[in-house]
Amino acid sequence: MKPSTPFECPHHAALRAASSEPAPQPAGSWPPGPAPGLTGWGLLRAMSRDLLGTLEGWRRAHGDVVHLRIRPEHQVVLTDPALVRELLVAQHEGLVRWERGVQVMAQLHGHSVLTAEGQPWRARRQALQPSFTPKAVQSFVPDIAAASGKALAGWRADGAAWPIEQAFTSLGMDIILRTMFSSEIDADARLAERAVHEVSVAGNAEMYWPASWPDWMPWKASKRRAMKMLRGLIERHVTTRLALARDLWPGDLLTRLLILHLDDPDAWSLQAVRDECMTAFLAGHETAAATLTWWSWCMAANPAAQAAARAEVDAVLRGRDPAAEDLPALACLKRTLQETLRLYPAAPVLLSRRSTGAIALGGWRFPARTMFTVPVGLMQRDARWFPEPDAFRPERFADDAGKQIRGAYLPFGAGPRVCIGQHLALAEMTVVAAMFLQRFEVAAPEGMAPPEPEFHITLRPRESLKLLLARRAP
Ligand code: HEM
Repeated sequence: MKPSTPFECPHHAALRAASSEPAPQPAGSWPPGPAPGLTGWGLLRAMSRDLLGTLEGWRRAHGDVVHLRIRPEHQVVLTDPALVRELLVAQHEGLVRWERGVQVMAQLHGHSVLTAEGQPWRARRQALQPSFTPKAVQSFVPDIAAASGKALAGWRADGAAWPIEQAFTSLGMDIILRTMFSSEIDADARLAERAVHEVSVAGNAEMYWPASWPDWMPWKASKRRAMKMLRGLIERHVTTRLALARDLWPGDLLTRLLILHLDDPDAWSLQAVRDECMTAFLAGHETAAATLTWWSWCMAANPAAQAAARAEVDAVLRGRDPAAEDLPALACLKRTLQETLRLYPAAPVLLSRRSTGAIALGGWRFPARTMFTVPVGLMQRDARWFPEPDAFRPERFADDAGKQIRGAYLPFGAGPRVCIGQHLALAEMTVVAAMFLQRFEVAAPEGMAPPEPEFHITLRPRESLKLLLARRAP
C-alpha cells in the first residue's frame, strides 16, 4: 500500500499511477501510525508483549509504512517489499544498525563482522566472504554428514514422542564444532550448547534495557560462566592449532581465519580471530537448529510433502550419505526448507537500522536518526505476495512457479549485510534433512495442536517440540 497525498492534482496523480512512483509527501510529515499517547512507551510495551502480532495489527490499520513515535525516537515499520529492498540494498550506505542492539551483541561477539560498521565492516566482510561462497562451503559437507550420521544413530523411535527440538539443537552444536574446529564430539559439545543458550538468553533480555548492568553483578553469574566457557573453548582450539605444524592444519573455519591472521596480523589480530569464532558459534547455531526444528514439524504436518522429499532423497542417494555434488539434485527437499524458512524465519524481524542522514523512501523524506524496522516474518505471510500464506506449499519455490515478488522473501536479510552464512546454513540443513529422511518417518502425536511460535532469540515453538519417529527398514 502506498501513501497518498491529500491535495494532489488529478492529472499528476494519473501520471504518478502510470509510472507507479509514489507521490512526494509534504516536508516534515510522517506516515500514519498508532496514537502514541504522551511518550509512546505504551507502543513499546505492546511490542514487547507480542511483537509480530502488534506490528501486524498496525499494518492492517495504517498500511505498509507505519510511523511509531516513541520518544525520543521516530521509528518506521516497513512491510512493502519494494521499499524494503530499496532501503536495505540501494540505501545501505546511509544506514547503521541500531546502536543498543550492536552494543549488547558486542558484549558477546566482540568486534566481529556482525557488530562492525563502515570501513572496518567492509574489510572484514571482504576477507571472510571467500570462506562462505556456495563453492567454499562444499568442503564442509563430509564433516556435516559424519556428525549427522553419528547423532542420528542414537535417535530413538520407540513409540514415545522424541524431543526432536533438543536433538536438532545438539546436532547443530556437533556440526559447528566440526566445521569450525574439526573437533570430535565430546563433553565440550553439550557444555557449549548450554553456554550458547545462556548467553543468547542474557543478550536477548538486555537488548530491551536502555543500558546494561556490568557483568560482575551477582545476578549475571550464569552469563559470566557461559562466556568464560565459550571463550575458554575457543582459546584452547586457537592455541592448540597454532602449536601444530602448519602443514597439518585441517581445512576448517579456524584454519581459514588463522590464515587471515598470518597473512595480515595487523588487520587480523588473534582477538579478531577469536571474535569471528564466537560470532559463527552464536549466529550459526540457534538459527539452523530452530529452522530444522520447524522443518521437522512441517514434515510431520504435511505427510505428502514428506513422502515426496523422501522419494527424491532415496532416488538421488540410493542409501549413501550425501556428498556436495548431490545437493543440487535434492531440489524438492531444498524447497521444503525454503518454505519452512518462509513460514518460520529464524530471524522474523531484522535488526533495526538507523539513518545517518536524510533518506527519501516511498515519497517520504525521513530525517537523519530515523529508525527502520523490517518484520520479514509478517511479509512472508502476507497473502498479497504468497497466496494461502499459512499453508505449507514448497512448490511455490519451483522454477516454473512464476516469479516471486522481490523483497517479499528475506529469511537471510538483503543487501550487503545479507547473512554471510546462508550457503553454509542451507548446505548444512539439506544434508541433515536428507539423512533424517533416509532413516526416519516423522509424525505428530495424536491430537497434537500446531506449535505456537514464540520470538525469543530466534523463532522457536513455545513448548519444546516432541514428535513421533518411526525407523525405516534398512
Ligand atoms: C537458518 C540459518 C540462518 C538464518 C535464518 C540466518 C539469518 C540471518 C539474517 C536474517 C541476517 C541479517 C540480519 C539483519 O539484516 O539484521 C544474518 C546475518 C548474519 N549471519 Fe546468519 N542466519 C543463519 C545462519 C548463519 C550461519 C550458519 C552463520 C555463520 C556460520 C551466520 C552468520 C551471520 C553473520 C556473521 C551475519 C552478519 C553479517 C553482516 O552483518 O555482514 N548465519 N543472518
